[in-house]
Amino acid sequence: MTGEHIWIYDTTLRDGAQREGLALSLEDKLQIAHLLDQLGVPFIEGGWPGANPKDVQFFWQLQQEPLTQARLVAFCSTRRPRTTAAEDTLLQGILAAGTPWVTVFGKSWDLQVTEGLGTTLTQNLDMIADTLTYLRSQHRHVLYDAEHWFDGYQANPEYALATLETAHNAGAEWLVLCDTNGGTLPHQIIHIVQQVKTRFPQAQIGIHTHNDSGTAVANALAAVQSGARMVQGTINGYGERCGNANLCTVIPSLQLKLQYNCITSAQLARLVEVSRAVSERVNLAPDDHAPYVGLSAFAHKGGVHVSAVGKNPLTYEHIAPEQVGNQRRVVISEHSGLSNVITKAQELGFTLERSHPATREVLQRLKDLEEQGYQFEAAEASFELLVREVLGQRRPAFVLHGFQVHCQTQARGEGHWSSSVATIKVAVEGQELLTAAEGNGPVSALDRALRRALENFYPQVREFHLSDYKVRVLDGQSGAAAMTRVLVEFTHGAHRWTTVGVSPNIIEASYQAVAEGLEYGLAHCQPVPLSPGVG
Ligand SMILES: CC(=O)SCCNC(=O)CCNC(=O)[C@H](O)C(C)(C)COP(=O)(O)OP(=O)(O)OC[C@H]1O[C@@H](n2cnc3c(N)ncnc32)[C@H](O)[C@@H]1OP(=O)(O)O
Ligand SMILES: CC(=O)C(=O)O
Repeated sequence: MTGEHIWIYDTTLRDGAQREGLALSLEDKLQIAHLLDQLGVPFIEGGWPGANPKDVQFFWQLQQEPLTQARLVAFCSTRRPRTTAAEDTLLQGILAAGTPWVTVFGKSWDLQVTEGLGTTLTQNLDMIADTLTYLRSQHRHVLYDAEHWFDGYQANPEYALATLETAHNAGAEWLVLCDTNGGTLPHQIIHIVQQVKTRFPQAQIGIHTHNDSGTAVANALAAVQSGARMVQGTINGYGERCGNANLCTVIPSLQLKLQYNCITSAQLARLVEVSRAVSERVNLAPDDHAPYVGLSAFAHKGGVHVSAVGKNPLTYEHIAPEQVGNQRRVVISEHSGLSNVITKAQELGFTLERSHPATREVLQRLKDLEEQGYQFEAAEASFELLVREVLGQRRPAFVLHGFQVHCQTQARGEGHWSSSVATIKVAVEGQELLTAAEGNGPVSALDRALRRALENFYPQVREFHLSDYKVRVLDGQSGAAAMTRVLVEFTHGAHRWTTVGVSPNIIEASYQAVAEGLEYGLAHCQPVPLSPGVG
């Protein structure tokens, strides 16, 4: 039981933004800063003011609308070799940002000094001392990021320690050991952090790790257990190359496994919300399999797992999902047992008894259909229709009598033109209807023809949108004769559902999925109310 406080330092807005493929607007940066502030992160590194106009603007904006609890930090390097700190224009940009806290990164590795900076080992020590002394004289609190600390220490420990000593003596309040290239493993981290703690017993030590060896989080945790009291990282592990230590993993591990304090329990319960809000902001799909915060982090698919979790969640969950704001999910597939079927059916509003033959029939039909190529984990609306059918509760809104699709493609000059026409015969409420519609492809033509037949009876179909269409060829060996699986997603306002169709004929598979999608929508979505004066 430690109960000790670990200071979380977020660098999503600086090191996170150095990830390839991630670009933040000023508005994105401001929104993320406020999210982190609400999460209770005590240090937020906002960027390098002076390095680009957006970061200058960001710090200016936060002077107008300050954060509520977090310390906003400006980031920069030590001064350039052939100038003084007071004359260095980059440092003037830092002061203009107006933050009480500044993080300065400096070189620890002799190779970086001579080859990267192109200066002498002594000059680098002067740069560290001059920069920190100057910022302290300007009443700034300084954190010192010892760049390439672990590589530097292993190459030339005496020189690396001299750089840290210089920063410490010049007034750095935190000495942050950086595994800049991400090549260090946990046993090396433990050994070196312990050496630093012995050499600087009074200093506050931090850790900043990168994930190039896949051990950024493990390294951060190892450093804390060796005496570090600050962890630098990013939301969702975004960062240069393979990323930084993922704070969405570090924080719950420190707090729930190692009993350190980082943020309050109520703030921790917002972790999933913050992780997803940040991924939405940066326009990167969330990692569904991320520890703690991923959509699948508490998803149970194997029948043995679902059965046991129903008895006691500890059997297959390392924490209660609610502690980080996540939730348990049950997935339906060929790996299911009765427990999956009963639990999923219950979520959908059906009570299935374990001993009732209908329950086993649902399971058997699920397994048989999955064997043919259906995939129900991604198509819960089709699973619901299957349950209704077995229970004798399926009431299709229409009955198909047949359809035809004609596709035509013509070359026009240098251009290209293509069109599809579908005709469909269905019975709706006892009436046989024949409709036709044109679309830019066979599936959209079929979808339109079917809706045209239904809309006089069920006007709400006009509000259903076919929002996604995915095709997968299931048996690559058979070429054109292969089975095809089609998944379609419909939306109606905020309501979203997915259905599946399988056939050797892609049009037939598409029809099955579209028809089930419309049937499901009609069973769940109320008719659109008529506006006054219409009708
Ligand atoms: C480990 C890290 O992630 S550190 C942060 C890395 N982040 C970034 O680089 C993003 C922001 N950077 C930038 O916008 C630009 O690189 C700037 C504005 C800082 C500098 O731009 P420029 O003056 O055009 O230099 P350029 O980017 O080509 O090279 C970097 C310079 O910084 C110098 N430098 C690197 N580290 C340090 C340091 N700790 N102290 C002083 N100077 C340093 C390099 O020696 C190089 O100068 P040189 O060309 O005279 O050798
Ligand atoms: C400072 C920093 O980002 C690094 O050394 O990785």
